[in-house]
Amino acid sequence: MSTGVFVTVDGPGGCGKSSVVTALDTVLAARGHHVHPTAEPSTSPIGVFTRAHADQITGRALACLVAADRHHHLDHEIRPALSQGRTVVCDRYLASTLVLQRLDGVPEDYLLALNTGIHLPDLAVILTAAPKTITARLTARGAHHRFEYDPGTPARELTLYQDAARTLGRLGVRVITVDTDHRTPTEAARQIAGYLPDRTGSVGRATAT
Ligand SMILES: Nc1ncnc2c1ncn2[C@@H]1O[C@H](COP(=O)(O)OP(=O)(O)OP(=O)(O)O)[C@@H](O)[C@H]1O
Ligand SMILES: Cc1cn([C@H]2C[C@H](O)[C@@H](COP(=O)(O)O)O2)c(=O)[nH]c1=O
Repeated sequence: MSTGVFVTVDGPGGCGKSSVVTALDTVLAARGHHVHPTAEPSTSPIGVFTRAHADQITGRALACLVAADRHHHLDHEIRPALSQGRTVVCDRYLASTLVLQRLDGVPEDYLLALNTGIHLPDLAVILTAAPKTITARLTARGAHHRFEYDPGTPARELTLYQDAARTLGRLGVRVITVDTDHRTPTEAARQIAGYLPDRTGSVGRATAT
């Protein structure tokens, strides 16, 4: 039985997901959560392969790899952590698939079929910022992969994330959108934590490892 909380954080490349996830882990830990931070692609062999080749493998093939990594990630890392009462915070999940793979031209119904049976998040966070803010952050930090090379992509991603939020909502997922313009990662993290239970003082929720 799952007793933990599953939180996913998605948003356009360079909008600040990793920064917010790091801050959220700290904020939630201070509120009594036993946090299990993770990310997709995962650190499993499928995830490592996917991340290493996502610039060369495109379309349905990349969609299949990402989905295979997700099913493996769930079986071997996420569900076990949830069953120990952990709060799993995942940097990228289904919403990223519904955006990045659609940028590659893959239809949404195909993506949802590949993801049949996945554990849906208790809270799906979509980070946003103005396209010019995202472009400035990407320029300052540098692009990590092909989805971040084209200056027109942040605006397209923002539109597709709105579609993804509606799709997740239809699936019964609680979705919140958090604007990271003029907010530090810690401020964004505090806003997200406000949607989760405060576990300070709760006893025996997680199994120590
Ligand atoms: N709230 C913020 N205010 C100002 N700068 C930020 C903020 N959040 C992140 N940054 C900066 O923007 C850049 C991109 O942030 P980060 O790497 O966290 O984004 P990301 O969405 O995880 O990127 P990717 O999708 O490529 O993994 C980094 O240089 C980071 O320091
Ligand atoms: C979860 C997920 C990932 N990808 C691809 C896109 C990038 O090549 C990497 C993620 O790198 P980042 O540093 O976290 O931005 O994985 C994808 O195509 N679809 C997905 O659902």
